[in-house]
Amino acid sequence: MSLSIPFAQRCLAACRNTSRATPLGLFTRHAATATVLKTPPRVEEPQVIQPQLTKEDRTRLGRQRNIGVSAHIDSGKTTLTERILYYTGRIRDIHEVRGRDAVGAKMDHMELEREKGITIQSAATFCDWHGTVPSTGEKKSYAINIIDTPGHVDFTIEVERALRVLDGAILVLCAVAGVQSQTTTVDRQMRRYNVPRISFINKMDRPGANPWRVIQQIRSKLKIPAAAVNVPIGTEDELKGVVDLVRWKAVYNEGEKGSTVVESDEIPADVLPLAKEKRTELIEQLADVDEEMCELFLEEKEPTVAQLEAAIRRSTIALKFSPVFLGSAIKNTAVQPMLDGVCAYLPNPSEADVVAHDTSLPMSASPVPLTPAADAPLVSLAFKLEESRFGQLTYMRVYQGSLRKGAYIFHARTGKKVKVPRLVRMHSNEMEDIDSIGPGEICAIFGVECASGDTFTDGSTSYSMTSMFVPEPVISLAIKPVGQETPNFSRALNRFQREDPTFKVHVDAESKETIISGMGELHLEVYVERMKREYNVECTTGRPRVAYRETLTQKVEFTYTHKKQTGGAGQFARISGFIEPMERDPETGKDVEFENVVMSGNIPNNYIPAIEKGFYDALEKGNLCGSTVTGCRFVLKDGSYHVVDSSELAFRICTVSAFRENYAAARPVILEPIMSVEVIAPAEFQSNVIGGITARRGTIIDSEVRDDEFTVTADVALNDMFGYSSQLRGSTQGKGEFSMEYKMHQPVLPNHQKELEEAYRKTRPQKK
Ligand SMILES: Nc1nc2c(ncn2[C@@H]2O[C@H](COP(=O)(O)OP(=O)(O)OP(=O)(O)O)[C@@H](O)[C@H]2O)c(=O)[nH]1
Repeated sequence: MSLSIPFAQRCLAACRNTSRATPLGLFTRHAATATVLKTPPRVEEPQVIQPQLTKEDRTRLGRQRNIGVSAHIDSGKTTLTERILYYTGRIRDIHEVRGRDAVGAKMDHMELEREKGITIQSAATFCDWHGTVPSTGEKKSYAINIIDTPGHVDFTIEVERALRVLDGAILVLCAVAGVQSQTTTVDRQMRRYNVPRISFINKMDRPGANPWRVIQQIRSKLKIPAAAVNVPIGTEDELKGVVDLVRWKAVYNEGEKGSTVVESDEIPADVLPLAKEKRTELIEQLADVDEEMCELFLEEKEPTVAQLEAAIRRSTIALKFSPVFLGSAIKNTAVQPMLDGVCAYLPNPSEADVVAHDTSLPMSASPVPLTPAADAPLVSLAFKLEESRFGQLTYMRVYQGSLRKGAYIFHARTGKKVKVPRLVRMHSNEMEDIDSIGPGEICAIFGVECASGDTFTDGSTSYSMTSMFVPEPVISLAIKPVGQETPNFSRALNRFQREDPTFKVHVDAESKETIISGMGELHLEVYVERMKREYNVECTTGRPRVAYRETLTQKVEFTYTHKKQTGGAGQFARISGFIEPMERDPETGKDVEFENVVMSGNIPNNYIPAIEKGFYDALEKGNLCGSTVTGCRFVLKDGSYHVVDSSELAFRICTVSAFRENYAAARPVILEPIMSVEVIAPAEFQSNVIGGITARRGTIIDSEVRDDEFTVTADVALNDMFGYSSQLRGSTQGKGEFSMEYKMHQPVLPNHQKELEEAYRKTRPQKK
């Protein structure tokens, strides 16, 4: 391999400069916090004595991996997970997604998932893998917890919660379609929680498979340095195995369902030139991000297998690089080398950077790093709830300390003490009872009341972990049971809401209808179907309505007095300040804020929380179309009170009225959700598809034609997307596919705003 000195010098400079601010490393593991801190007061921080890892901890953690499998819809996550479970001996046979054997893949255990052939809920399992250590070629035993997540953006919360608690991930891509819209979404989610990833280019058996183009897209679209660590042997139908570029071996799958891995030092002559070229590329990419590899370059030395392995591991864990594996899950080819890669390159729980907040200290205090030592004080996070035959099942990730059956744990938010009556490890929908579980592990417990995202401790610390990011619903519909309403109707809705923070239910004050809201039509459809199947409640639904929002476009100063004298005690409150537009914080998602700058006690401190509450009350319903008001800062500057007539209630009412009265002057507008839509179809239908999108007022963002297929990405208002699937089917002879995900809210057109305002006015009681 030859490398020019200027290139090597550039590498050295680049990796020195990026050693902290890596392309992915700009986020912190606790980035999803919902609170924005403002000019934090300086606090004396107590010295925290960090628990230490023992030798046993290190040995146990060294063989532990917690990984997720994430990707765009239909990339083959479930098919791949099924192989992983088979090769690790966790299941005795392979069943396919939508398989003809009517069994279905292990991880898609819901009846609805098996019927639709999609993953709706994430499923957790664990397995043991005797992996090959690249540098020594020896076998080592690893314990892997795996979470298979849905690809549909409608079920995105499942991906959020999985990534929140995982240490590493396999990003699956299709060898033909490459980086797709939801690949970008899961990539963003992985960044949010600082999850290192290896990439697996699946479907290498498909005609038109081109992994090199996909790797280019990973670099350009996902902006992560990436390089292949495998090269395929054979193409499409003839795919036989891969060349392992790190160990320089040919690896073939033989025997029943590819379960026998045969290795050879002889690289097939027809693959040799490509393998050499791609190995050089791998080293070059690593030199760009890893200092040690770069220095080897400067010295023009060939790295050893151990050096190469260490550089891939270091840079993957540092979120600077993604090693790319290739294979075909369906053809049982090259899944085992990828599993070796999971063990070799993804972090163990002690290498993941995890922190908690000490709630006994001010919010501005530095977070406390957690140490996965077995005898440290317990800190665990409930990341998913599920109703089961035996009551509420709570999935937990133990970060520090150990969790034992029969022990008492403390709910960090409520301080409530609860006993752990039953502890299990999950294998999809099956459970295995266990007595205790150590740090870095994933388990589930029964009989504990909590919400998803709650922290549990052993009571000796006040640690609390930040929760996950919960996106706002974009669509809603009215729902009504057919016939008489039974208790099962509200029981089902309560359960779904508890389990899924993106599914919301409310009763509309004016129409008295029950409204369900969620992330998309499919999301709501699945819950309506589950009501029928699991609760025997058949429902009728209204027309889906997009989740409009309202926002201000102008700052308004105000002074408002609330005064009421009705016989007995009066009500008096006066406030002044301003409301103004506020931009969404890209990291926290926060776009409303209350700020108090009142000086000299003109409003006593005990009334300030009531004013803040009043502000949030007012945001619940804007005057234009009754939607939530977003993008608004409220600054309270001054006010006055009356010793007898002022009360918390008076200040709360005063704030709501002040907001409502000044709202119109802030020139509010109605916003609608805009979706990023991606359509893939055979090239001959390109003009039909583009015509269809333009007719729906879509803006084409990108389009790409490859071989005989094309992809087009466009921004389209969700309101204009109803009925698109049947239109696409019609215009592409059923051969087109599309996916969409929420991108942003944007002002509606003025005539549409007028219609919405008019319709809202009609639903409101007329003032006499
Ligand atoms: N040709 C080919 N097809 C594959 C391969 N892996 C999976 N498939 C097929 O792709 C389709 C989707 O596979 P799944 O495993 O359900 O994909 P998924 O990513 O889990 O899907 P969602 O969870 O619904 O997003 C199925 O029809 C599989 O049989 C592969 O390696 N090659």
